[in-house]
Amino acid sequence: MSAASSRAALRAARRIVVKIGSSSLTRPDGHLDEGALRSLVDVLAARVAAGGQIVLVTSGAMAAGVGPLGLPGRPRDVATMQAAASVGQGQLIARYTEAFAHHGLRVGQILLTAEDAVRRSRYANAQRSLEKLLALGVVPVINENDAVTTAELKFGDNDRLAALTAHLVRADALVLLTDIDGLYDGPPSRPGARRIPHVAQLSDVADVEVTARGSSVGTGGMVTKLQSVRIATGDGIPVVLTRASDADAALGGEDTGTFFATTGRRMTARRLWIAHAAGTQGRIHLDDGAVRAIRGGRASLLPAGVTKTEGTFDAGDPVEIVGPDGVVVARGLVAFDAADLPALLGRTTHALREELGEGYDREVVHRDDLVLES
Ligand SMILES: Nc1ncnc2c1ncn2[C@@H]1O[C@H](COP(=O)(O)OP(=O)(O)O)[C@@H](O)[C@H]1O
Ligand SMILES: N[C@@H](CCC(=O)OP(=O)(O)O)C(=O)O
Repeated sequence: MSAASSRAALRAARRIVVKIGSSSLTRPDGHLDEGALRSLVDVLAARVAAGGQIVLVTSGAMAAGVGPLGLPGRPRDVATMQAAASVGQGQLIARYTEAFAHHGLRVGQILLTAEDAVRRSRYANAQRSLEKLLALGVVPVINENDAVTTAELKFGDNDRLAALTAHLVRADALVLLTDIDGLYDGPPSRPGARRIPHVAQLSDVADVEVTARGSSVGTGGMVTKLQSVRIATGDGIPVVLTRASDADAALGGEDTGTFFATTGRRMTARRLWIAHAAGTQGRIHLDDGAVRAIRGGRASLLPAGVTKTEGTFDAGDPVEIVGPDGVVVARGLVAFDAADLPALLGRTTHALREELGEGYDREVVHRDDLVLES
């Protein structure tokens, strides 16, 4: 077994992204669980002392703002959610600063939006800043910039943010810490449900029932964790998912939680963005011949193979590309506005050039802008 397909990867990893969920950091009364936070920091600091580099992605800002603001529970309206996240983020970073200082370590806060992690023009900034912090021996502490991000620019869940961060820093491993000791073969509340210790590829657990409903303070439940696993393992980064109190064992490569082996090799940030991070704006339907050509992996999508489009998109927007059976075969960046496409569909590039002139004979989605569904 290669290192990336076994837990030896965790022991060998130099640079690790660790993500902890709200439920593991906050108490039911809406205040931070300082004991849990300190226990995590003890484990992470020990890894740094042993020569490792840790990037911490932490949730809990909103949950930790509930108590200090005297709110009755998790807010539902956007403005109060933002206010709670703003107050809670201050609490979080203060506690991490104190806890790491006990080990002689400094932390640097980075609040990201989806754009910062994936847009070419933006991720270089985040990357540079993270690299410098790590070179200085600082522990970067990352969360989403909840107080200001609008719905369109939001990840919404830190599980996927952690996977994209792992890509950004070229992490050797990703550890997702939550309130349950791994992926179960069914809803954990169901009698007889058992932990799955090792997943060689996500298709092996495609039948496992997972819910998006997690703890009362968490976002996305197991669904977003598996999305995160898909991004990371497809990008060549192995993942362990386990309970926060088992962080030490997970980092030590022990049999705790669920280990997800890598399934792909590192992608470019651009392809990662097309494949996973972009919210698609519409759909492009293909005939069978075009599906075969796209699946072959080398072809661009030409107007001749497109049967219809759905949605309102502009040139450059991410779209889903679907076959005649409605199954999504790829995602890509479309080269035309939705309004311009109907006149071109089903026509050869030669005919389009003859009738409409240069510029109309281009690909609907260029192969460099197209990523097949895995
Ligand atoms: N098949 C499954 N295996 C394990 N946990 C599951 C499964 N399906 C749903 N879950 C739920 O996902 C929850 C974790 O998600 P969440 O509350 O969002 O955590 P966090 O705050 O750590 O991100 C668990 O408490 C569990 O109830
Ligand atoms: N950025 C949000 C966390 C969002 C989130 O994904 O929460 P969780 O499911 O607990 O990891 C916050 O700090 O409140």
